Amino acid sequence: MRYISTRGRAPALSFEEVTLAGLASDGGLYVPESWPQLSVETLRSLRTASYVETAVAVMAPFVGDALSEDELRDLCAEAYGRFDHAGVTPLVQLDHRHWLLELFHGPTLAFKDVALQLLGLLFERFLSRRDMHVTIVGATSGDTGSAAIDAVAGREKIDIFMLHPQGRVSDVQRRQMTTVMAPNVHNIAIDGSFDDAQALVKAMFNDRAFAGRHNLSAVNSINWARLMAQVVYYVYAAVRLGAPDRQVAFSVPTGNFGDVFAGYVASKMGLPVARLLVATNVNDILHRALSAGDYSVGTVTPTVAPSMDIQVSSNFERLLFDLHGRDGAALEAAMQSFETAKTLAITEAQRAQAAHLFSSASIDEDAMALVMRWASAEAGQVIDPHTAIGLAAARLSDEVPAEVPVVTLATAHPAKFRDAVERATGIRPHLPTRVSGLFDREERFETLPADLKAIQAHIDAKSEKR
Ligand SMILES: Cc1ncc(COP(=O)(O)O)c(C=O)c1O
Ligand SMILES: N[C@@H](CCOP(=O)(O)O)C(=O)O
Repeated sequence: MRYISTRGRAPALSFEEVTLAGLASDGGLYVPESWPQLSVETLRSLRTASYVETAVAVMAPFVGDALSEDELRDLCAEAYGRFDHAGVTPLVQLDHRHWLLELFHGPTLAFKDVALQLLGLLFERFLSRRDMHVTIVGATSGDTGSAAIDAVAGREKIDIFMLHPQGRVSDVQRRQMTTVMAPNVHNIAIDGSFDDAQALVKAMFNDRAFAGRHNLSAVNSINWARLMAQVVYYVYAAVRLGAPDRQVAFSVPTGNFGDVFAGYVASKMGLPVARLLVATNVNDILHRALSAGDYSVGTVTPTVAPSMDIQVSSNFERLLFDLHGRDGAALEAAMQSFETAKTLAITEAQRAQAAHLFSSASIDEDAMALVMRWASAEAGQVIDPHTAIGLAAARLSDEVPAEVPVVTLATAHPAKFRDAVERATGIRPHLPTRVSGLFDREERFETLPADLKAIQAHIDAKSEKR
């Protein structure tokens, strides 16, 4: 499989190259040049397959000859062996049509572990093959940072610099990052929003001299391998609910459009996805884009679902690439004008094309709290605020036929957001033992302004010392 940039000018890369590259050299994002297909027979055979076998079947065509099937299986077994549930991503039934897909059984209690535990191992394999060192720069609104740090802490050929918006992540999320004392882990709290952090990361990639000097790599969902690993759980869940002989809908709490884009990829591969519900909090740029064609950046409002406090959704560019007929030049022009004008026109034809699969909803804090109480009272499930936004959108939607099961992606363990959960439900979730002790440990991070030069100088200085 070869990978091409959404902006059409960067060279096509192999899977190994694209995993190490992060952002394309023309500022675009890499996507596969075609969508591999999962046949009806393959999907039926996966109904009884383990998570690891499902992962191999879904990912092998994307990985190509970068790894043999046995090597891929071994890496998946190692990555998913670290999850505390035998099913890795179990389904939980809420009522006659609503299900939760629990994605938080990994080491840092959020869905990011599913991809990042594997990505850490892929990095290690590819870097030792090349005897090469990389510097990962990442931006997080809380969960990517902790999952990425857990996946790469102590790895010799990697340094990681993780930017988070100061004061805008939960205390558990922050401590999961800042209490890791491995010498290759460098946390930076920036004075700004997640969007500022993400823009700084992209600017570092676009500074070719800086990117070359440090061999920059990415762990955010700009990295294709992240999304590839997330496709697996859509397939794993859908076949258990009857696919390919029955359609399934998914409701996805959305910020950077990575998780829901993985659902789009699953559908492109032949999974019968009836609908993808894009659920946002009040930071609703994606809802406005999909429902009214209005993709214009507003100010970020801090909410109790902080991981979704995002306006500029990186992976929306990947969908826009398809909506522009995979015309890289046309998309590059559109993205350049978006970068300056902070607004991008989505034509009615493009919006209608997206609407074949995507619906959207913006959920405010009252609706979120209401559904948290419903899940607890009616189904005995304590859910986190992000999951609640997905579930509220699922329960409000009238666009999914009644006979189609609706799976809400449960993207984080409620204990990561225990203050918000307690406020909404009166229940304070316990921290699972795998993260206990978090509040007894020392924290280490730098605080810097959201300024490219200051952050680059910090990375230069730290790298010099290492
Ligand atoms: C708990 C949680 N839910 C949902 C999301 C949104 O996912 P995405 O950014 O892939 O749309 C995030 C952050 O990415 C998250 O951490
Ligand atoms: N919500 C994310 C934001 C970064 O998204 P990513 O999927 O691009 O890594 C987070 O928790 O950090």
